[in-house]
Amino acid sequence: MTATLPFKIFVIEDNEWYGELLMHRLSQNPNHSVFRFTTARACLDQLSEQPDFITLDYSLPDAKGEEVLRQIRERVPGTEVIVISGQEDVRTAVNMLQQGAYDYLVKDENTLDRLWNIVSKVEQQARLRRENSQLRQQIGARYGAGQALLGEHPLMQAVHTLIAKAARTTITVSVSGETGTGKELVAKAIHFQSSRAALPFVAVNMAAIPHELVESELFGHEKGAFTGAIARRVGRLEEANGGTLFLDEIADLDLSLQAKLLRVLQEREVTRVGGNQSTPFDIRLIVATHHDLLAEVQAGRFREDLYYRLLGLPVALPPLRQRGNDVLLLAEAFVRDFCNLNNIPLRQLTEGARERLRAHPFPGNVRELKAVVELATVLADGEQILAEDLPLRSGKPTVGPGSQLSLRDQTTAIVQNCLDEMDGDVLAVAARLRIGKSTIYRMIQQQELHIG
Ligand SMILES: Nc1ncnc2c1ncn2[C@@H]1O[C@H](COP(=O)(O)OP(=O)(O)OP(=O)(O)O)[C@@H](O)[C@H]1O
Repeated sequence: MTATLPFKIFVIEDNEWYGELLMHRLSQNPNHSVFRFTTARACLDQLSEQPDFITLDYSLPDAKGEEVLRQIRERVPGTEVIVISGQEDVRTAVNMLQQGAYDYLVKDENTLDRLWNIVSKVEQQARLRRENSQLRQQIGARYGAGQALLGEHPLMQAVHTLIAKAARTTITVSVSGETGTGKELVAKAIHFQSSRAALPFVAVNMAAIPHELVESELFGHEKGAFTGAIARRVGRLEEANGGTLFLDEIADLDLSLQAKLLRVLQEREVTRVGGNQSTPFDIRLIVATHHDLLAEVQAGRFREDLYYRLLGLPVALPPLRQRGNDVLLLAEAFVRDFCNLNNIPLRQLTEGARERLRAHPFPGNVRELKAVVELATVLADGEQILAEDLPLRSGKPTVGPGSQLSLRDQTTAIVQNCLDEMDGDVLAVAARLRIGKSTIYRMIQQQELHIG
């Protein structure tokens, strides 16, 4: 359905006179293209035409309303169905609504007006959905292969390869990495490179929601389910239906909710808090954490069964300090974007600034780098960004007891300091630190160390 394409309506009504009446009223909008069927069979045979809207007479000569509705929901789940019945029967109405009918109308003097209002509302919602999907496609173009997630270091190339592989299927993906390494960006890249790109990408951060609200945020709630639930709320799982759900900081999920999430994921059906009707959903799940999830399992804080359900394809994002010259590539891209966005002449990083960036450990990773270079762009007096314009706390990584760095990063920092002091003389460094020169060459080749 588009604004220029007609809004396709199927009318199933065996009463000749009433069918003509519906056709006449619904055809008053020139954008409507209305087709009438006098039997359920005739309409079901044409469902491949993908109608946007169907009015269904409850009592048809060849099938029961429930059965026709079930087949429509199954074959064209995006099509809204209005049931029109000759008599008021609350039980039938409730049953049809529970089976997914959009509304239930009884034939009386107001039916045509009410139907008109409902069709207009559904049409408007469909238009908004289409606009939304176009916007998503535009955003998607930004997250296409290699566009947004910058990086050429071999460790990042491996990440790009995994993203492309993940995008081909609906496998669950678990992204790990320190804060600010780009976990959410990886999730978006997978979504927008996948066949679900035009459907929703919904991100939920477990650490950002108060504990007591997480359940209703994820699974939704019915009106009156708890104090404060003044209206029905669709949960994020349902919102992401057809698309991708990104659960950030998954390790922060309470143990009781971990059990519920596992059940919901296994059954692929969700029941809103306070409700008794389960709704099937189809989502690709991506989870992220900066914790070591296996260690959380061993410490009893994370369910082992959920861990294995979520592990799927693991993608480990390296910290920025292990990505060699990517720090410069990213810094230049951030400066360029910032200048373009603010309509200021392009600033250049001087050699001194580049060296300082290369030597900094960036505990806040890419997020910190971005903030630092953007501020430096603002602080720089001329067209060049000098080393002293960079608001970095210390030029060298801190090593030793109390350091925030991992053992591997501390080792790298020590070797780098030594290389700097000895003017890049690998043999002298190997002798002083009593490590093999091939170890140092390998670290240089993998861009963990740099010379000069
Ligand atoms: N490889 C990259 N290329 C370009 N921008 C990046 C890259 N990695 C991260 N960023 C940018 O750095 C910032 C932080 O990224 P993101 O929010 O994805 O990190 P995160 O790992 O999810 O952080 P947190 O652990 O705090 O949730 C964002 O502005 C993002 O656009």
